[in-house]
Amino acid sequence: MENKYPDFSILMVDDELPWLRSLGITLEGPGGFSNLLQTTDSREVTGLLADNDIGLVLLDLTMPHLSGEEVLAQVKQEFPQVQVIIISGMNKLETAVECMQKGAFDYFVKTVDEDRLLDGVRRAVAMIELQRENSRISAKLVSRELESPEAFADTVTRDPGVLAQLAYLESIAVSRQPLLILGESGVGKELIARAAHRLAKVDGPLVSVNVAGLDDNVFSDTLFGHRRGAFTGADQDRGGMIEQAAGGTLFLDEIGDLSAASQVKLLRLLQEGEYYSLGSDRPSRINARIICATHQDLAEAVSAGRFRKDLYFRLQAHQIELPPLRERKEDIPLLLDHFLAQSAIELEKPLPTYPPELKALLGSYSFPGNIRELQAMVHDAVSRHGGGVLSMTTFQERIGSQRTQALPNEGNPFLTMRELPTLTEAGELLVDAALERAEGNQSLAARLLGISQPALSKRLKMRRQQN
Ligand SMILES: Nc1ncnc2c1ncn2[C@@H]1O[C@H](COP(=O)(O)OP(=O)(O)OP(=O)(O)O)[C@@H](O)[C@H]1O
Repeated sequence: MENKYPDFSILMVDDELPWLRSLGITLEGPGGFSNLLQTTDSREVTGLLADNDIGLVLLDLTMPHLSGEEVLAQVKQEFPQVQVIIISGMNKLETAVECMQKGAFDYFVKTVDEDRLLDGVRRAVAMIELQRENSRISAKLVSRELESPEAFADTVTRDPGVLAQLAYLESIAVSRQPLLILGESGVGKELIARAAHRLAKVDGPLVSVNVAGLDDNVFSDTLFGHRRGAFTGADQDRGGMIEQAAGGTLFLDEIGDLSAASQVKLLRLLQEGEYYSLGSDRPSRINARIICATHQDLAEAVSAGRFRKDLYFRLQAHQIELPPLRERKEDIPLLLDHFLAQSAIELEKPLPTYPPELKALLGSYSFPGNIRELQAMVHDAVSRHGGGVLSMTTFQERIGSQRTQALPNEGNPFLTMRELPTLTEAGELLVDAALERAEGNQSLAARLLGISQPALSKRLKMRRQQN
């Protein structure tokens, strides 16, 4: 089958056939675009968009029947993922600004030189390719397992454990009971809170409050608000976050750090659904779902007496625990691709390729900062990136400097062995393990072993000679 470029069609819309012909020649010849469609009737655009895989529309403004501005509004309304470039005979700044405000990707006058026009089309095509790649990843991963994959559009995972948690989240979407999200820092707790809010399909907003470090007065004032005169400086009534979240979701982050006095207030709120604004003796009712999150081990905090047992039980009505990234390593390559595309879009750079050993390097790292750490590393690497293949340096610098000592954390693996291997045998086993983790990449395996690459290579050569 003929290979067309790009993967999606570019639709040209103009009532003047000669112009369409000449635009097609420019796009196909110097532009190298072969996947083109055209129409001279602006009324056909939405039908064509529904029946074909079109990513980009090149649109004239002055046309009979439907004007270009009307078509632009229709496209943005019904097919928001489709990009539109206006190519108009009119050289009017206000019209251009208006079109850009209505969501056009770019605006050109027909007299523009060919190179500038092609440059604009190429930029749009590159951006659409990135967006498609990105949504392909998340849609493919979550759609097989979930009923409402669109609620998880920004969640990338193929980990069966995480997917099961997302399915559970769907099943409790409309519950009014509180939801507790547990997991280390940076595993995606807030992302999941946002998905839970979307799934609930409520009209009110999602209001997030980080309660870490708030003393009880600030906690109460932030959540419950105050009446005029409640304390010095309270010169008027002020509603709290609970009021702002009316009809929606209140997300309380870092709940494990709540002071003892605030824990009592939160418990009362959950049990009775009521609260008192500071300075008021009349209770108000909460009309929002509560989602709490913490990176702390709450069970341990309860046994240490730092967290109230009754509050812990109350919060456990629905609970989700997100595993750390080091326990879902198969997600690392997917997240790497996702964050590369995300950073490229944000920094307006072309999508970089990367050396194959990068995945192995990331797979060998324990990511104490979890997904946020990977995201920051990738963003940093893309922002330093000048073109061509992405350099490993940023990753090596970060991973190298943060590599923790493996043995004290995970215990001495030899202690549990009935019979100890000799030093030579242990060395051989270690070399095999490093090569496996590095997916056969010798320079990475050597780094893991703390020796130079020539030293490892020599060792492997000797091994081959002995066998
Ligand atoms: N599965 C995922 N797919 C894509 N991006 C993710 C995923 N999980 C987390 N992220 C991204 O990683 C970053 C950190 O996630 P988030 O803020 O939700 O973590 P957190 O657990 O709430 O962290 P903290 O405990 O520090 O508040 C965010 O930018 C988020 O969008």
